[in-house]
Amino acid sequence: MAGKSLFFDGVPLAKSVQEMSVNGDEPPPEFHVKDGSLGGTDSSHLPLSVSVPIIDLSLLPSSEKELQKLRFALESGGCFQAIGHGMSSSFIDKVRGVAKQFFGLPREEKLKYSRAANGAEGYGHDRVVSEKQVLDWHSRLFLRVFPEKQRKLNLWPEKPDNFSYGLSSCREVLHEYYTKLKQMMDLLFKAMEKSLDLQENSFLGQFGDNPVMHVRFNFYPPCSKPDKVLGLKPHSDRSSVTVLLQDEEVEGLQILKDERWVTVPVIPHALVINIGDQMQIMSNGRFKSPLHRVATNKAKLRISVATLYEPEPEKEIGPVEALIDDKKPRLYRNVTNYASLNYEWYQKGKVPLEEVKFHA
Ligand SMILES: O=C(O)CCC(=O)C(=O)O
Ligand SMILES: [Fe+2]
Repeated sequence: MAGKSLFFDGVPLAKSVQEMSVNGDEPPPEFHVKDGSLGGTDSSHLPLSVSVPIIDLSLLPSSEKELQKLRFALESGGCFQAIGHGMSSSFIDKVRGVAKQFFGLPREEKLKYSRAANGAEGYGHDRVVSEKQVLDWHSRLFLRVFPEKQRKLNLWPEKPDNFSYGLSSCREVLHEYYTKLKQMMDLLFKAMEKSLDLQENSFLGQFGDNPVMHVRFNFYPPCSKPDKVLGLKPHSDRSSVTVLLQDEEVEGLQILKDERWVTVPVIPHALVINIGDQMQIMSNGRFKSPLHRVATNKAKLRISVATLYEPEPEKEIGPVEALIDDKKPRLYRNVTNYASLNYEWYQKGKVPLEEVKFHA
């Protein structure tokens, strides 16, 4: 069975990754990583405090010490684990519960949310846009959360509508999660601006009236060839900032730091914050958008919830003037609609941030 014919417009026609996993099928060659980028995954000997800093958001933006930690984390690796984010552990578990129960639905039920009929949104695999594209051992439910009027609520899972640990519906949990995340983002942006001595709104002021937030519920079933196949290929996020709720047990996320793949350890109720490309552009390269990938696991499935926050697509973004001077010349040109450009460039094998480099 030819791998490419398994997918059409992002929808699995024959077998999904989930089914192949359940059947114990070997991943077809289209999933095999070819360029040796699987090498060097063992980072367990690195001290954790060096590899991924932990930052207490409840101390921001007032604590000078925490602000410095934040700046250092974003200038060095572009990634940290956020604690003190104001969400209770039981609420975080509910959000994970939404994802788990969705992926646990029968295939026919999940396909009611399929991406084929819903543009970019819904359930499925990433679109295959190039012959060379190595496929990821992964499927996802992709939803737009903000602007609120663009929500396609028909794609927000209704079933399961009750949880054994509470009466809130799936939609209610998600609504609460994203309201809280938006508040958290406002605080984080203030702190990022302050940490670089910038005026308030230097970054958020570029977002326009209708910033975009979307979520990817990621599902990585067990894979019989973890040495050959990745859950997600190395990429940097197109967002300004990504908030990631990792699986509470199963590691998999790896960040490239000093040319080594570093596993981001699981801290069950922390949120992983990743800088995305648009923040690297706006900060004129001060904050780093890290290359990251997801490893597969032979025995265990893994679920994560990634939320990407980015400016209104029509709004032009560019490096903040105050971060450009003789010593730090402008690195990037101004750009609109970076998010969709990023996807095309990436799938064609280009490095998106290189495409927006400024040439005097
Ligand atoms: O599953 C993860 O840990 C990472 C997900 C991710 O990188 C993404 O959705 O962009
Ligand atoms: Fe990512």
